[in-house]
Amino acid sequence: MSAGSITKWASEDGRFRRQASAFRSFVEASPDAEFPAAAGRYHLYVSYACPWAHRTLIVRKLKGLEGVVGVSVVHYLLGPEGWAFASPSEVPGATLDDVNGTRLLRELYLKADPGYAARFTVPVLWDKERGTIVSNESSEIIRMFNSAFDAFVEPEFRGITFYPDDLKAQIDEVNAWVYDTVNNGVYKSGFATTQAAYEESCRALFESLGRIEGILASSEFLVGDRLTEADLRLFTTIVRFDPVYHGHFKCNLGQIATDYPNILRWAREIYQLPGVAETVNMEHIKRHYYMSHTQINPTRVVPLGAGPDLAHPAVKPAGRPY
Ligand SMILES: N[C@@H](CCC(=O)N[C@@H](CS)C(=O)NCC(=O)O)C(=O)O
Repeated sequence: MSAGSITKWASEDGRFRRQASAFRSFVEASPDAEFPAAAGRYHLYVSYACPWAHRTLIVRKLKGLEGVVGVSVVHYLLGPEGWAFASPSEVPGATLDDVNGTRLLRELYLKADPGYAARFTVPVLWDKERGTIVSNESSEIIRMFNSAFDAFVEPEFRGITFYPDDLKAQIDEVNAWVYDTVNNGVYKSGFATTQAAYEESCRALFESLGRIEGILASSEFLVGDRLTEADLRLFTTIVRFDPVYHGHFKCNLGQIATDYPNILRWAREIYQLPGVAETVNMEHIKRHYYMSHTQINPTRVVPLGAGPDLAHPAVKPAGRPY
């Protein structure tokens, strides 16, 4: 991919289309698997800015995998060379690549496949033993974290599942429309280069937010009154909504803080789960979007607002059935 194409997000017809991930293997619990689960063997590369990478960080925390799967964090800026590593003294929160010693994320992709010619995205799950990428698809990395490593976590984390058998069908159903209209919907709104493409995505996004607000008015979580991956996948978009998507991506038919009290209550509950708050780095989030997408924000000025205070107690409205 040429350096210039890094800022060309929309297709010729003005619509943003997210490419399919290329590395789609799975770490599995079985010792005979192609990529067997083990402590210390796999390494996660993320950006704190990226909502897809953010999912993997949250599940890593909630499943107690911190001592089992290491993490490296890129610089918040997505520049002409793609994601780059930086020392924490240069960029607080970022890290160098202590596992492979690379300067740029793209070097990992080319190590894994010298002929790789697609986008160099985070997250990346790296196998240190075979020196290759297991997966660059966040929805599948969270499934691996959910179940494959149970033999290596502390007892209290074993058996915790965000994708329980009895709710799989419902979770898949919610994930499908939330992905298309919300997680990816904000990008389709923000990267659209025609009025029609923007309006279509923005309206579908707010229709879905209304639907979610309705679900959360009578249920504590999105599916089956239990915290599932459907919640965690939505949460990373909601955290970014008011401070970034509302302004930068023109998703401005409403705001979480003022127009969606049930979504706000739910977001606070998730934010306040042990370990989740430390996965939210609002400086990386804001600077990434406002400073990387110069076709949208040429001045690179970063707005002051950081969205609603998610550390505030989650107030459950009186008379709710949950
Ligand atoms: N399908 C991927 C999407 C990941 C993705 O699009 N990541 C973005 C950051 S939010 C990225 O790294 N983009 C860099 C680029 O496209 O050059 C997943 O969910 O893991």
